[in-house]
Amino acid sequence: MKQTTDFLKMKQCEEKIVMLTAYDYPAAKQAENAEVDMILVGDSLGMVVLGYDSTVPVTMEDMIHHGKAVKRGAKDTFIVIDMPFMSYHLSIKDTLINGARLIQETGANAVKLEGGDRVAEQIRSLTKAGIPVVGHLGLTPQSAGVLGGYKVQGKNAEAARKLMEDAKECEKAGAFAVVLECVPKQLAKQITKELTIPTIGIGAGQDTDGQVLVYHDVLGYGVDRVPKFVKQYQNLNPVIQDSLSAYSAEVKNGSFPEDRHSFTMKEEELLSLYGGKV
Ligand SMILES: Nc1nc(=O)c2c([nH]1)NC[C@@H]1CN(c3ccc(C(=O)N[C@@H](CCC(=O)O)C(=O)O)cc3)CN21
Ligand SMILES: CC(C)C(=O)C(=O)O
Ligand SMILES: [Mg+2]
Repeated sequence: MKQTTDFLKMKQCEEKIVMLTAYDYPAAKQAENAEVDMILVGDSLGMVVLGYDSTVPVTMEDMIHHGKAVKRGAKDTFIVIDMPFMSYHLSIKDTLINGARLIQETGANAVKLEGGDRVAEQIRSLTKAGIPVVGHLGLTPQSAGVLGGYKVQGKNAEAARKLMEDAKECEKAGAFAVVLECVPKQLAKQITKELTIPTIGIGAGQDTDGQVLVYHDVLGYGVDRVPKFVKQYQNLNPVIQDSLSAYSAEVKNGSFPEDRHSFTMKEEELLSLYGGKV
């Protein structure tokens, strides 16, 4: 399995880092088979598989439940797990307790938390305690309420300067990588150039050190609208919908199950059971 230092080497060698989310056992197994470098147990699971309209309702218990399933499917892939809303804001003590639970109870290798300067102390404390940390800047969905929705960040010079400072804060605080979500490609390129640690982009252009996408978005498997930055490599939803509708219709009209889907008893057993009265 890769280590945090391997990701730094990949940046230095200009070898792209592939990250994909997974929320359950089969997805994790498929991600591992696809040789992704890192799996993210993202709190996006709240929206994608739990049906909430933001990531805010996601709890520590939700993350641990899904994280354990992912680890069972991908024992040999580096796993990053999101710290959910408010699990790293109350105090450093709470941050450490929650970070430790995510790592110890799921077997994940690192935690990710949203914010730069405002969470530098948390990044420092987790790292000092031995928990590898990934930063997350730009569109930080847990603060969409404050940002005014899911909007591209760092579009003007002042916001871009602040984002660059936040990225440097993450690095200084000890993060071993940083996710850049929905930032202009020119800014993502510049941040990537000025940081020593790798950047992983989502809606941040071609010049980051790696890319991350949501599993269901890649497969066209989700049931909601996908953001502009997504490339859908498949359109599974209609395939699944048609298959389920066919199953439903066949049970209703009696064409499923067929004989080949059934089990039989030997004639002599039937005779002794019913005494030949069948
Ligand atoms: N399925 C899914 N994929 C994701 O990538 C994802 C989630 N869910 N949930 C958690 C966050 C939320 N994300 C989002 C959600 C919406 C947009 C969005 O609608 N963006 C607009 C851009 C708006 C602008 O121009 O400022 C878009 O058109 O893509 C972006 C990121 C990314 N994450
Ligand atoms: C979109 C990625 C970066 C994420 O944080 C998530 O899936 O929760
Ligand atoms: Mg997230």
